[in-house]
Amino acid sequence: MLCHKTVRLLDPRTPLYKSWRPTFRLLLCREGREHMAGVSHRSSSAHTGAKSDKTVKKLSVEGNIAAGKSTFLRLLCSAQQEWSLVAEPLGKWQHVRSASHRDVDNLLQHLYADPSRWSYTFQTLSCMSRFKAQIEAPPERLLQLADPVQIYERSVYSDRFVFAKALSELGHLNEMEWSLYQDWHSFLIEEFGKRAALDGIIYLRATPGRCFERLQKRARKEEKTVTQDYLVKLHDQHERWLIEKTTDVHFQHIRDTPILVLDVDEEFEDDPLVSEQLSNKVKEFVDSL
Ligand SMILES: Nc1ncnc2c1ncn2[C@@H]1O[C@H](COP(=O)(O)OP(=O)(O)OP(=O)(O)O)[C@@H](O)[C@H]1O
Ligand SMILES: Nc1nc(=O)c2ncn([C@H]3C[C@H](O)[C@@H](CO)O3)c2[nH]1
Repeated sequence: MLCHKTVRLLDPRTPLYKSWRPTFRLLLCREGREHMAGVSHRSSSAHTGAKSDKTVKKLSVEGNIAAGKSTFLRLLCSAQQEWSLVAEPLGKWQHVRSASHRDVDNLLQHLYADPSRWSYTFQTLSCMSRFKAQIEAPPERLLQLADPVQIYERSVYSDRFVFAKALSELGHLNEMEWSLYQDWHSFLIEEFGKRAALDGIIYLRATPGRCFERLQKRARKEEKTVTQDYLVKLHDQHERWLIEKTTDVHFQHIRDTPILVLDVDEEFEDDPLVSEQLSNKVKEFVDSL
C-alpha cells in the first residue's frame, strides 16, 4: 500500500505537497536541461511549433486486454526493424521489488483477486511506471536515424481514461481514491506534459468477445478471474475515449492527438498478408504525422 506520506506528497491540497513542490520543480528543471542538451525530441518542440529534422515521433498502441497489442507490436517491429518499442512494464507489476531489490509481491495477482483493496495501489504503480517509460530519453541508436519512431504499449492516458476510470465506475476506486489519482495524474501531466506527449495513437479495436477468447487462449495465471463483462466495460471506455470522444479529457494536446483505428478481430497472427497490410497502414499514418 502507498504510505500516507507519499499520498500527501502527491496531493496538491496538503502542506506536505507545498513544501516539496519547489524541490520537485528543481529536479524537473534539471532533468529538462539534460533533455534539452541532447537531441530535441519532437514532443518537446511540438508545442512551440518548432521542428527539427532529428525529432522522435512518439506513438502509443492502445486496446483492450488481449486484443493483441504485444502480438501486433512484434509483427510491426519485424516489418519496421529500426523502430523502437517500449513494452508495457508488466514484469514490474508481477514482481514488485523491495528497496533492497528483493522480489516481494505480485500486484497484478492482488488486483484481480481483490480489486477494491488493490486498485488504487495498482494504478499508482502502473501509472508511475508508464510515466517513467514515457519521459525516458530514447535509445542512442534511434537518434542516429533520419526518421526515428518510438512506440509505447499503452500510455499514461489509457491508465487514466480507460482503466482508472472504469475501476472508479465499478466502485473499486472509491471517491477519495479516484479524486487523489486524478489530482496527481493532472499534476504530472502538467509538469511533464510536453515530454509525455504523443504524436499519434494506434487503437487496436477488437470485440470484447474476441478479446475474451484470446485471453483464455493465453491463460495468464493472474487473469483467471477476468470476466467478459469487465472486457465489455474496458471496450466501452476505449470507444468513448478514442472513437466517440465523449470522455472528459482535460488536456488539449491529448484531445488533438491523431488516432489510427485498426480492426484486429481477424486472426492475422499467422497470415503474412494481413500483417503486411496492417503494418503498411501504420507506416502511412506515421509518415503523415
Ligand atoms: N490477430 C490475432 N490472431 C490470432 N491470435 C491472436 C491475434 N492477436 C493476438 N492473438 C493471441 O491472443 C493472445 C493475446 O494476445 P497479446 O498477448 O498480444 O494481447 P495484448 O493485447 O498484448 O494483451 P494485454 O492487454 O494483456 O497486454 C495471445 O495468445 C496471442 O497469440
Ligand atoms: N487496472 C489496470 N490498470 C491499468 O492501467 C492496466 N494496464 C494493464 N492492465 C492489466 C491488463 C492485463 O491483465 C495486464 C497486462 O496488460 O495488466 C491494467 N490494469
